[in-house]
This record gives sequence, C-alpha cells and structure tokens, in this order.
Amino acid sequence: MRLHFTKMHGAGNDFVVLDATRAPLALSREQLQLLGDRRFGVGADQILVVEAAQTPGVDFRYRIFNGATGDEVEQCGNGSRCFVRYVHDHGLSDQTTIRVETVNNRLTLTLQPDGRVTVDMNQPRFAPADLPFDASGLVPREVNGMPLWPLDLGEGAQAEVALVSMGNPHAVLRVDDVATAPVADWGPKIEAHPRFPRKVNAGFLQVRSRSEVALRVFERDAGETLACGTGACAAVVAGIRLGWLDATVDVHTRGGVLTISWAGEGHSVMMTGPAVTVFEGEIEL
Ligand SMILES: N[C@@H](CCC[C@H](N)C(=O)O)C(=O)O
Repeated sequence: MRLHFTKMHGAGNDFVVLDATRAPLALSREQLQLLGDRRFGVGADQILVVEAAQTPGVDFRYRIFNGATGDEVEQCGNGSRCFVRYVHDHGLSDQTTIRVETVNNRLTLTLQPDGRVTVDMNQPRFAPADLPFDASGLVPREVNGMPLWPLDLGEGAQAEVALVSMGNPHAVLRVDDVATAPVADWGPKIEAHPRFPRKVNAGFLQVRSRSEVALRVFERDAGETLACGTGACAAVVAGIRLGWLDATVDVHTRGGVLTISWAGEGHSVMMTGPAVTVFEGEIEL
C-alpha cells in the first residue's frame, strides 16, 4: 500500500498525520510502528489519523497512536494543534474554530491570526482512579489541598508526584533544574511503575517564577520528547493547585514555548502553541 502522509510538529513533538476522512484507514501495529520509526520509516513521536466525525456536534474525529508501540492513546495536546493546522491547510475545513472528538474526549480548537492554535483541553481530573493509580497503603502529603504521592523508585530513590489526568495520565514532580533533573533515569521508572497499571507520562517541572516554568516530559511509550502538550497542561494545573503558579504560565520546553491558562476547579485548561508542517511525502507500507 502506498500512503500519503504529512510530517508536522508542535514545539518539536513530531507527528505523521494521515487523512482518513475520505476512505477508512486500518493500519496494523507494525505499519504504525514503521511510520514512527526514525531509521526504517518516516519518524514521529505519534501518528495522528484524521477521520470524519462520527457523532453530531463535532466536525472531525482524530485518533492518536504512540509511534514506538502503535498503541492508541486518549489525548495529545501538541497533536491536537497540528490536527487543526492540517485540516485547515488541506482544505478539509475553512472554519477557524473546530470541534473534534478523540477516543475519550471532545476538544474545541481555534486557529489564531498569528498561526498558533488555542485548544480548550477540558477539565483536569485528580482522583487516582482517573489515571489509574493504585494508591493502596499510601498516605499522600497534602500541599494546599493537593495530594503529593510518594513513589518508591528502588535503590533508595523516592519521588513525590502530583497526579493529573488530562484525558491521558500524568505524574508531575518538581525539580530544582530541568537541565540536571534525572529524566533519563527516573523517567522510565515512573512511566512503568507498577502503581500505574496503564503506565504514565512523567513530567519534571522547574518553577522559575509564578508565570514561567521549564518542563521536560518522559512520555509513556515515547521516551523523552521535545515537548508534551498534555504534560504542560498537567504540570501547570498541578503547580496552580499546589500554590506555586498563577493562572497563566509560559512553559519552556526543549522544543518551544506553550502558554497554559487555568482558572481553577470547574474550568477548562487552555493551551496555546505552535503547529508547523515540515514536509509531505509517500511511503510504501
Ligand atoms: N505528546 C503528547 C502526548 C502523547 C501521548 C502520550 N505519550 C501518552 O501515552 O499518553 C502531547 O502533546 O500531549
């Protein structure tokens, strides 16, 4: 099968985007992994498949697969911005505000005049069951009413994480400096910790001021990426609830800046950031 694709990125988190709006596209795990493979395929952190809407009230459906495993996931913040840029640039919609359904969520996305995209990422959730996280036998430390959960990483290492679901699961821990944070060592240990039965994305958050943070994320089934949109939302929401941050925060990732706003409980998290097309191509699968 010869497949047309578009290579995109949002702050360096990169995607292969596929159009399945005209004809259904059923790719095997191996085909998805080949698209994600940086040596034998195209190379991408995630594969995004754009489909026609299946329920009233939305304009499109889009599906997200981690490129390394081919597993379908619930949410991708940077990918959602690229999705809007894609449907707009490919003439699939001329609207600047688009509603899309993912496997477990509905998002509203707005293309800004400066080319960036703002996404209503819905409300965060915090209950251990929302991730899920097995909290049995653990007593969290409460800061400002927000639980920080102890996580034993073995060999005497102990992390303290805030739990946030943005539709997908995130564990956020505060570090003094992202440059020296143990992302390569602790990232995989947190990601695959047995208390997270469906694994987790691990965010390392450095608070620079009440409106500026630096963040590195070791993503579930992707390793460390240059940016993680849902990770940025989760980190800022955790920082606001813990009393460290104001309602609007610039998140400096290794691939660019995302602006995240959250007015607190009962409100959606808003994310603004770039969405860039790199090239188009065809691949034999
Ligand atoms: N890069 C994404 C998140 C992609 C999914 C994640 N790896 C997971 O498994 O939940 C983002 O920008 O949010």
